Amino acid sequence: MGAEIRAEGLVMTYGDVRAVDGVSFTVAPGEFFGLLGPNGAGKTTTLEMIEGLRKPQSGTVRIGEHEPWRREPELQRRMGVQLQSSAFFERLTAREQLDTFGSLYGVPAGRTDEMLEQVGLVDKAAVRTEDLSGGQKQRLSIACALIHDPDVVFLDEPTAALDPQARRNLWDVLRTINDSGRTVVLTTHYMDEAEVLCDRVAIMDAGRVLELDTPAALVRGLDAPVRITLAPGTLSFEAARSLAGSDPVEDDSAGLTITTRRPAEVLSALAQQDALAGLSVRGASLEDVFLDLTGREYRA
Ligand SMILES: Nc1ncnc2c1ncn2[C@@H]1O[C@H](COP(=O)(O)OP(=O)(O)OP(=O)(O)O)[C@@H](O)[C@H]1O
Repeated sequence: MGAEIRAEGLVMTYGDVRAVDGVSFTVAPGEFFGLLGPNGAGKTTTLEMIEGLRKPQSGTVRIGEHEPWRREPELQRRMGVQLQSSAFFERLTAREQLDTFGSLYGVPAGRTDEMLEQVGLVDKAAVRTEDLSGGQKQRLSIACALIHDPDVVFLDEPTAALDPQARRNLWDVLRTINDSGRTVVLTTHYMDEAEVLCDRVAIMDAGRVLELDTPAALVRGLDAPVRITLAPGTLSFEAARSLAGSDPVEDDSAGLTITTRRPAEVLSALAQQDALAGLSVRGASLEDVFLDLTGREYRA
């Protein structure tokens, strides 16, 4: 199960735009790998070269021993590519969509029920796709990509335009896909999504990979301070200042916030003063990593 993906020196230019400018990475079998970056970073173009939808102008892609742009049937059968919801057959129900995709691959009929179950659409089986909500359409498009039980799955912004609740529901589906040992490559412009789902993340901007590692290692590498916010009224500003030593303390409507690189010490001093109730601790996130790499706010 799963397959290794190796991308080396990928380049794609459109006129003067170097959409992908020398991208290399390896995805291990069974890994959940994320391409993270703002609009226009080159994620989709990179993914299309890996899926074999575009031949790289320069560089190579291998999935196992195959070059995807050759579109050999043996590899196609092992790959699942999430279709945009607009690519459904018209006027078919959810069940009929899955049956139709399944018949293209010659999968047994019972597979449709399995997939409806896996993506939580059993009660929508008889609903036409145009009448499904955005989140339901996304889940159906993922089910269509998985109908032939591929061991490498590509998802291009699967949760774009969904509300927070629907995004979280879809995260559960995506985790299940990967738990069964498949290699998953996902593009997203949501930092929190990459942080929660991916084993490793390539942060892209302007056609290049700026950084590639586990989300935890990327955040740790930043060596950013931790922000500890006390519930209003727990401690006076002066008491917080004396406890925080040389660390800065800010007072705003949320309460007092201590920004520190010694969180263990500060928290234990707060515990001694019985000031832990309602406290919140915020470490750095991938968003801070992006800001640090590019020197600018993340523009999703
Ligand atoms: N077919 C095309 N013709 C010309 N330019 C293109 C084409 N496809 C993409 N581009 C340009 O290449 C760059 C990278 O686009 P790409 O779609 O790969 O980025 P992305 O990171 O997937 O962005 P998004 O999150 O908006 O999908 C952008 O500047 C885009 O305008």
